[in-house]
Amino acid sequence: MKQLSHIDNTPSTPGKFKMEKSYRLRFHSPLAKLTFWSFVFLGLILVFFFRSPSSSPPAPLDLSRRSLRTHSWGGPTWEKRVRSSARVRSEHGISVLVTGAAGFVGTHVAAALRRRGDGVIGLDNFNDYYDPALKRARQALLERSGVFIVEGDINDMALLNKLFEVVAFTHVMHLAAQAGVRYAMENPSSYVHSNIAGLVSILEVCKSANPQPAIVWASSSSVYGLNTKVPFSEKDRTDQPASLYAATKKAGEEIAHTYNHIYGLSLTGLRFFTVYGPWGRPDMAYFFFTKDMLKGKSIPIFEAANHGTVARDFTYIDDIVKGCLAALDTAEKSTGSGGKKKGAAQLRVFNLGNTSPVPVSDLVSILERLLKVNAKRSIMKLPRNGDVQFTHANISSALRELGYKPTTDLQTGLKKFVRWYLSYYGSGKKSSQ
Ligand SMILES: O=C(O)[C@H]1O[C@H](OP(=O)(O)OP(=O)(O)OC[C@H]2O[C@@H](n3ccc(=O)[nH]c3=O)[C@H](O)[C@@H]2O)[C@H](O)[C@@H](O)[C@@H]1O
Repeated sequence: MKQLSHIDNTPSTPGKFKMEKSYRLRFHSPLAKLTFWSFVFLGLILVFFFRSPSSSPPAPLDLSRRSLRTHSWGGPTWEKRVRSSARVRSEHGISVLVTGAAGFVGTHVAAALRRRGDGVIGLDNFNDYYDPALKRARQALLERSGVFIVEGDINDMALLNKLFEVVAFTHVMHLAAQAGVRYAMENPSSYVHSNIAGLVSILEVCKSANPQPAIVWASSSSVYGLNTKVPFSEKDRTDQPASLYAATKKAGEEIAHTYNHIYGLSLTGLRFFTVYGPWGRPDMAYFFFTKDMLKGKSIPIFEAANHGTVARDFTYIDDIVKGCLAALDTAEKSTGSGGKKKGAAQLRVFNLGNTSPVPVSDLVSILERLLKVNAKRSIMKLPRNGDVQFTHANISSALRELGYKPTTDLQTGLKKFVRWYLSYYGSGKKSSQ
């Protein structure tokens, strides 16, 4: 704005003024006149259509940032890499397609599967919801352990069909999603695109595959929405989501039911409770609190009405990975083939939480001790943008069926996160966004 007003205020020179006044258009024929004005008119139309994007209103559907990019895939070298990465190396190993493999949970799960000798292929679109450099670093980590991440979108049916043509996956670990509760108000269509359309694409290719794989996928604790009864049990209602993010995850659970019912797909949904740890997501509070505390910036800590505590059942990544692997290992086979159901198939949903909610202000106190800095706390009213006041998982079902038993408390888990953060970014000199 400053620059613009500067240009506008530049006084016209007398010479300029003279030139404008003395300039006259002369045409030698009516045709020349017509041609001239046609060009002027055409020019105006072009200016109208191609004016600077900054002056036009924001596009209502901002999908371009998310994932509709084209990635290159295919060819003999690519197929060879896919086959090699998907090769099972242990006696009873499984062959897994991990979507969202360059994401936080995806990277950890893919690495754990590879360590025990399973065949793993990653799939990720490397979108810029948060710093893609962190996703590239995770990719490098996986590459070193022999996991190849295919670059592409889960909505790319041609790519999905090709992957299933090259590899007979026994399992799909579907973790690709548009995450984050608050961002749903900024870019709603990205949630529909990834969490609904993307899930359907994955289920479509799985239902047609022969053999059909078993699918384990990431739902969210946010489906419990405005429920007040704690701890949250899988039997509780999930029909009052507080954010579009939660609504798309809930929709995913219903879509899973449909594909299980019609096509005999074996489906397990995992309701993750605020997962944190090394290689985590920079959009999450524990991550950007660390970054901002090291920089001496103030951090917004939400509180509910009447100074009500806001708390989360923070769950450490290694516990989540164990839950994911147990879900894969206990998944029964899908029953359909050739797109037709042959019998009833398994349909499950589990809470994967820590069973011990911690107030956000306590999270900050732990970070203060670990980082040896005093946080500049700015207490704010819990915004009405999708956040719920608390989460608390009842994990008895996951314990019974998966043997899931979290062992990491927040203090221990954050210590590991901070150690990683400082080794990756340094103590504030290198930016994380
Ligand atoms: O478990 C889940 O279902 C969800 O967990 C997280 O969502 P959330 O629990 O909101 O995680 P954060 O965004 O890291 O927030 C953690 C806590 O910090 C609070 N917070 C967040 C941001 C902030 O500026 N200040 C603040 O006090 C939030 O209200 C919340 O209580 C993930 O971002 C979701 O993708 C995931 O599905």
